[in-house]
Amino acid sequence: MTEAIQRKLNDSAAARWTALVLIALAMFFAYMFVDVMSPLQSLIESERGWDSGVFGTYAASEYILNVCGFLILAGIILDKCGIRFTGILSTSLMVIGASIKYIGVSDWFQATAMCSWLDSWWTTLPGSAKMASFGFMVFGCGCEMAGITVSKAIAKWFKGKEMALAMGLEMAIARLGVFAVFSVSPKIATQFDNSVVAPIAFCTVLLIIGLINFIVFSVMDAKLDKQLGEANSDEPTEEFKVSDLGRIFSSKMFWIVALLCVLYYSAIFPFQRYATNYLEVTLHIEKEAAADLFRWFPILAMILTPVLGSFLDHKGKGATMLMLGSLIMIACHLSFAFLLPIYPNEWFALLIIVILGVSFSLVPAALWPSVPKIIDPVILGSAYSLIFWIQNIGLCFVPLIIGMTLKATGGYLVPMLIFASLGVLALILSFALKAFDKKKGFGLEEPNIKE
Ligand SMILES: NCCCC[C@H](NC(=O)[C@@H](N)CCCCN)C(=O)O
Repeated sequence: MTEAIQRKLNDSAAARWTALVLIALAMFFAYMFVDVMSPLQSLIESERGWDSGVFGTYAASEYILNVCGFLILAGIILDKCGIRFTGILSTSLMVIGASIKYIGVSDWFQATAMCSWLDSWWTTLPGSAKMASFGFMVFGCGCEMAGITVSKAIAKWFKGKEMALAMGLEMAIARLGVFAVFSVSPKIATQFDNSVVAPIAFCTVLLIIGLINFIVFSVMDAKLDKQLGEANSDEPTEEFKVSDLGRIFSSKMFWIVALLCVLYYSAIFPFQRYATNYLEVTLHIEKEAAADLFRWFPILAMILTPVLGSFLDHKGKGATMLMLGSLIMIACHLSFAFLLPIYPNEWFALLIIVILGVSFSLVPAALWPSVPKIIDPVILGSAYSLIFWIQNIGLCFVPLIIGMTLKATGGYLVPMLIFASLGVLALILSFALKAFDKKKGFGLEEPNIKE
């Protein structure tokens, strides 16, 4: 009887996995929106006159406000106002940003006075790109804010339970979103008379469903707090202090993890943005065929990430997984740079893409659940937001650099070498991480669940 009274909502496997599905689906739709334009690069170039430089600026815009400090503010909001408020705020921001972007690329907007005005300054960037980039900026704030909120929510709901598996599954569902959008975006565009507007409209509607999901999750979360006997526990237990930022920044381990994160992810997400076009020009195939090939990249990551998360929960070896993942990524980008142009074969391309997917499982599965091992739980939300912030600096500038390099060199050799170099630096840091962990005993190689 006493046990029944003490049983909390997250002690029920069904309830906590339902909570995970709700918030993970919101991220699924968010990741779909992030890459909705990635397979349409050549179409937006012919439709709206966006060259690769413009596309790079647009891609970077997602992160600009975050880099300018919004993510730090997001961490403070999360720590001060809690998961429910921040979750609903962030998913709402995504809907608003997506709607602005939809307007920016719409046929209607191109004929407006505002578009003409936007066209009249910084003339290398068309009015449609300026408006879409502004929307993507707002969306990016919501998306990253939702990312840290989801991490904190999983840490709360899965504390002492299958945390790495849950984080792995959340990322797996997000990867499925990338697969889905690479599959449907070109098809929706073709279906609607080669329109870039239709896929964006479709994904905007999905984001509204994501917002509803977060509202439903908030109801569950409020119930959990009530059971915990902490009616106001969506309020943080500790007030956020600026000195907490100092504590995080002065941790050497934090810096190794944050730098490894920015270097690794800068060679993945910006690459993803250009991959369809790279395959189109390297294999001389249509955008649909290129997107069909590339969509397998997140699929393998989707299958392997939770498996590796579970492995980490039970066996450990987090630092080794980070090293292996970085090494595989270097090999893949070098193959894209040198081998695929010599042997332009779709099966060979698929092989490299799939192997890169293995790397993209190893690193995220090990990286995110390692953060609670090196950071005090009371400042975990701020730590995640600071790692995201540093990561976003790379995600913002690397697409710009890639776009400019592409424009200057007219080919993908140098961009691929840039990605490979980022991998080399990530590999060096993963060695440093393992050595430092061995010295200080953070337990990165230890399992999360002691059996
Ligand atoms: N609960 C989220 C864990 C992080 C997952 C990670 N995402 C990021 O690092 C984002 N900051 C960047 C997302 C880029 C697309 N907007 C991941 O592996 O996806």
